Amino acid sequence: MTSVLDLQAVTIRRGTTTILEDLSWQVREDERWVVLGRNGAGKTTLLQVASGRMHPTRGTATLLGSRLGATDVFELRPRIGLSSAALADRIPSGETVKDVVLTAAYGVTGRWRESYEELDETRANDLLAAFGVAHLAQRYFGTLSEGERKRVQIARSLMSDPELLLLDEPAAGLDLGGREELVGALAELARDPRSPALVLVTHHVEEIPPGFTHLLLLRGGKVFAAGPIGEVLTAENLSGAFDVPLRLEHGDGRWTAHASAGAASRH
Ligand SMILES: Nc1ncnc2c1ncn2[C@@H]1O[C@H](COP(=O)(O)OP(=O)(O)OP(=O)(O)O)[C@@H](O)[C@H]1O
Repeated sequence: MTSVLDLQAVTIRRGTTTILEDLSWQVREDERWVVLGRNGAGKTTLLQVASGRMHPTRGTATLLGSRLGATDVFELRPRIGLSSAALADRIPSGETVKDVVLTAAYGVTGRWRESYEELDETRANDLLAAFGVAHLAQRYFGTLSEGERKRVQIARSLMSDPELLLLDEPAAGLDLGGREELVGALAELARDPRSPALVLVTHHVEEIPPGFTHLLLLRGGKVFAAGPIGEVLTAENLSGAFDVPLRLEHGDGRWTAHASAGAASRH
């Protein structure tokens, strides 16, 4: 199975700060990865590299077979879907939900004189339906609830039929019902063999959808542990990555974690 993402000894430095250090990681096309780590561990920076938006200071990043630095990133970017709060903020609030999804076919936000094929319209409608937001197609993006926005954003990131889909904290800000609906939609995406390779960044094991196959634990910009989720997601690894003694439970394809009784606070 070919790698859609291949990072070799990637280091990212900004001034005197090392954000990612000597990080090696491969994602294959049939894999569904979760990236977990405490605040500041480097998760968002990692997605910036994985989406071709940031070049390594040292090391190599190969995305969809093309090495960053030796390839046209503008050709590459439509082939990699990214959904993040920062990108959502750039969506004009006066744009209709339908256009938010449609414009992704052209890698832009804000509808501006592009003409759309009927095929694009059908695909946008199908994606909105798949994420349970087809009834909102004519609403303005700015009038949606947080949960509705997240689902529209994921539909948007799938519009260009990417080979790799990166989701940065898609459940952040959702209430319990909204989170569970999103986890259900992502579980379906994970199960569908036609789906692209998936990478989901989160802080919470409760947000890991069933069907995700691999886990990367980041700590201080380095790989703390990585591999098949059943092997890597242990109380010991999680406690080490988050610097707090944690208990971990697993049932019905889902995980929960909480601090061990009497655990000292982390530093
Ligand atoms: N341009 C920059 N210059 C200096 N430090 C930076 C820069 N960008 C990010 N950092 C630092 O790098 C570290 C990793 O940031 P990043 O946003 O990747 O972490 P994260 O794991 O996504 O965090 P969170 O869970 O809080 O979203 C943080 O300590 C951050 O302050």
